[in-house]
Amino acid sequence: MVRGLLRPKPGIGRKGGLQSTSADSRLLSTAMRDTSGVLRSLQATTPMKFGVLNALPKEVSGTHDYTATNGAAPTNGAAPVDDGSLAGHESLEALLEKYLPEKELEQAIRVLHGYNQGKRVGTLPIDENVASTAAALDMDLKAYQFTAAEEEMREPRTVVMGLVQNSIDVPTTEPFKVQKQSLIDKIEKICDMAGESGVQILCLQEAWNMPFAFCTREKRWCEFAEDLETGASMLKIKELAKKWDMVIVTTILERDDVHSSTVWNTAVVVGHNGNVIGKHRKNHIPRVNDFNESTYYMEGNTGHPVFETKYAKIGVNICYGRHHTLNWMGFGLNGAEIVFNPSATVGELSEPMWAIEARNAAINNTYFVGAINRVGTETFENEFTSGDEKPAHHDFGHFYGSSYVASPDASRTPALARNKDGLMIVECDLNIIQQVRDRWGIQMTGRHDMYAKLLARYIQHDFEPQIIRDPQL
Ligand SMILES: NC(=O)NCCC(=O)O
Repeated sequence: MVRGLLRPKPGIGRKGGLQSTSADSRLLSTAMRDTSGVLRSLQATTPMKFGVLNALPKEVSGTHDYTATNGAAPTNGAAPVDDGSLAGHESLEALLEKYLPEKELEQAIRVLHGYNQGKRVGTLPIDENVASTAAALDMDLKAYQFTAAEEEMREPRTVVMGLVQNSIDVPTTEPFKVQKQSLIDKIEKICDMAGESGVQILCLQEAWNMPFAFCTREKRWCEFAEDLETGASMLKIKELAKKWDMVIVTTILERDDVHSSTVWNTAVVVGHNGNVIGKHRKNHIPRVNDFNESTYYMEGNTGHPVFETKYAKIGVNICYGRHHTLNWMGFGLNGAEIVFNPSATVGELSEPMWAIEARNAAINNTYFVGAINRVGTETFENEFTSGDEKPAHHDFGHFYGSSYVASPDASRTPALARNKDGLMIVECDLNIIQQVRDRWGIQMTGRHDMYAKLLARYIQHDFEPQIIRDPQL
């Protein structure tokens, strides 16, 4: 029996198995009966607890992003909602479920999310203790399963991954030590929930151990950078990885003392023994809206490493790198089976892209993608501008969560909530990667030689685009 997931699973040699006991079993059995892919019973209706919407006095915390209306508050119902929901719904799926009749909903989900092995991506039961912890923390907790076809020559190769999205808990005006410790404490609880649930590879969001303060351009936030062996959050993550026999991907600011105290945005892969397997530094640094990250760190210099862990070969494409097709391809060429995309992005900027990009990468590269986004609205004491002609403001806009997993067969899970901390547990059979490759042949038919030649020409300063002009123009 696999720890946490209430049924036997082939291919994963983990011990444990927790029993359902308390009043929450009613909730749990409702969730287990729910074939919609959403554990409805775990979706609390209380307002967001960790969103720090009120972290600063009202006069300081005004929300701001009225880009679409050139600075005026929208009057068409599209104004930002203070609780971070979609007009009162925690996700697009929750909204569709509320208004679509069953038959129509099925068709909408089939087209929007795709089918895995001929049906909707299945749900998995969740350990009762974990479910009640999630309810107590007002967290969104969802569990899904991607299956593959049975094969004659190979056993299934199931892996359980976990995605974590989290908000900050204390105002950004609190002492740095207090801010950081509050996040370490929160993530410890969530890692324990993941460990109890049998998660084998867990990925945290980008810069989870600090506010996403890069909008401010204030250099004092560099203090959150850590040494990858001895930093406070690294020590905790290493302890938790060992405790739960779990690989943990933690994306934080790295302080590189070997190279003159340089700061990097770095994903560290910590192995199941609590050892640092390796790191990947963010390849693409945004220069858009309030994402003033280039003030703090440079483009990474670690290429596209794939980390061979106890459970799977994984890569990490950090946030803005998801807009770069070849960045995704790099991890694929190096043999990744799962690529995580720990992110921090806001609704006004990228929400229409979010559901597409990770999925497109999973299809193009025939691997699983775990897309993780920060959640909550973070406000800062000193107002800032970003040279975009918007009035000075104190907040970044709403980080919309909505983390999900995309499969190489073009199906995906529903999203975690847009306005709550969340843990998503996803079991997948990695055999589907080869099955999809055999069927679709996307890698086999790639014209890498042709692309390589084009790129070799393109990077020359005197590159001439291959344009064939209509001679009649
Ligand atoms: N963290 C980060 O790179 N955000 C950039 C904005 C985006 O890519 O949506």
